[in-house]
Amino acid sequence: MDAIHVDGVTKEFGDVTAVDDLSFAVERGELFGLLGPNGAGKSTLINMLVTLLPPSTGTATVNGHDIRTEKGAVRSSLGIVFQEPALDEELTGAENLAFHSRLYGQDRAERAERVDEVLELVGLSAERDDPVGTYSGGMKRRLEIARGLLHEPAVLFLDEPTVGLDARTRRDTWEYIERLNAEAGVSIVLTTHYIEEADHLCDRVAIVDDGDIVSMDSPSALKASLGADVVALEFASDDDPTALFDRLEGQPWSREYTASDDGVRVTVDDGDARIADLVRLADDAGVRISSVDLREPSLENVFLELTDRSAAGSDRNGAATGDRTVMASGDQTGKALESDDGGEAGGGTASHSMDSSGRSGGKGGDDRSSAVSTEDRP
Ligand SMILES: Nc1ncnc2c1ncn2[C@@H]1O[C@H](COP(=O)(O)OP(=O)(O)OP(=O)(O)O)[C@@H](O)[C@H]1O
Repeated sequence: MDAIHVDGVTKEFGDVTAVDDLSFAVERGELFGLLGPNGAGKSTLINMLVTLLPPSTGTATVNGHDIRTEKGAVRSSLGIVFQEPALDEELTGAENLAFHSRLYGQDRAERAERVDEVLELVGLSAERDDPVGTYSGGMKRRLEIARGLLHEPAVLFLDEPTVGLDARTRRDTWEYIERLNAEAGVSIVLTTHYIEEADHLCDRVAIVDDGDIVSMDSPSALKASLGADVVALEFASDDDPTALFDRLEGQPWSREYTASDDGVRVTVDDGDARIADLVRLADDAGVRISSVDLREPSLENVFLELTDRSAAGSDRNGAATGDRTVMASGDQTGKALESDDGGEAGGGTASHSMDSSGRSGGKGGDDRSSAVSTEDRP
């Protein structure tokens, strides 16, 4: 039996189709990621799976139970950690958990045992009797994850589990999530718009855009499917990449180009064959190159490629999608897809901010810019 089986689920809010006829399955024990920008439909999908929202059409099962007709059984099978924290800061960590354990109807002995177990799992045993108000952001997040595990759910939903955490704490939290998955055997579904998070943590990733899954596979298979390489050109000095971008615009083999901290990154069909061309174009553009590095594509490259292709013409809801702007962090008016470490994961192709002065783009006249932030959201 699959941990989750989604069958033709659609959710409409008036004219907006937030989730569009999705069908997929999450295997037992899998760590599964829904990766997509703000507004892609990730939270709506999760809210349906945890029975907080009814689907407009279609249905799904969680741990074999139907989200439409067996809500109670679905809820007992799952734990959920929402984006918004909901802890009592005046109570200790253990007291917060004991309170929720009572809500689940666990008796005193069971409660004491389970609270100890989950505190151990998330590494908070030593701080169990400290008031939550004294906890760091990462500790609070771990306590929330512990709370979601109290009733030993088969499936744990984590909605943006590391949003708002600094890069170090985010990585620590990843370790705990991996531990839960490996040691407690919990199937985990997480939503994220951090590329490295999906890449690092997930067995499989569904890339979600405009309510649809545009691709779903292991991170490595997604990257391989792109059939492309990324060439990182480091500039010898603080040269403006604009002239080089102008020359790349007309090249049929240049799929994507973005400014980085120290130069540019260009996604090309065949990296080995294009290095000489790139160096020549840089020379023509008056840019001096200090190093050239050939890398595998990152999930960011995959995302941009897939969502670009899916955006031809207009979207389902009638809005023009010619401008596929991926916005900087914190800008809720557009799409945010964020990278937290400037390129360590996924072949190191994550880039820093690009805008009209540090352009990025792709072929085909699509005025697409990508601002990938190293900042945490507030
Ligand atoms: N209750 C609602 N009423 C109307 N529209 C909604 C409602 N909830 C979500 N939407 C719309 O559905 C679409 C998907 O939103 P959703 O919150 O599921 O996206 P998301 O991928 O989770 O984004 P985020 O990362 O910002 O949480 C958006 O266009 C959103 O405005």
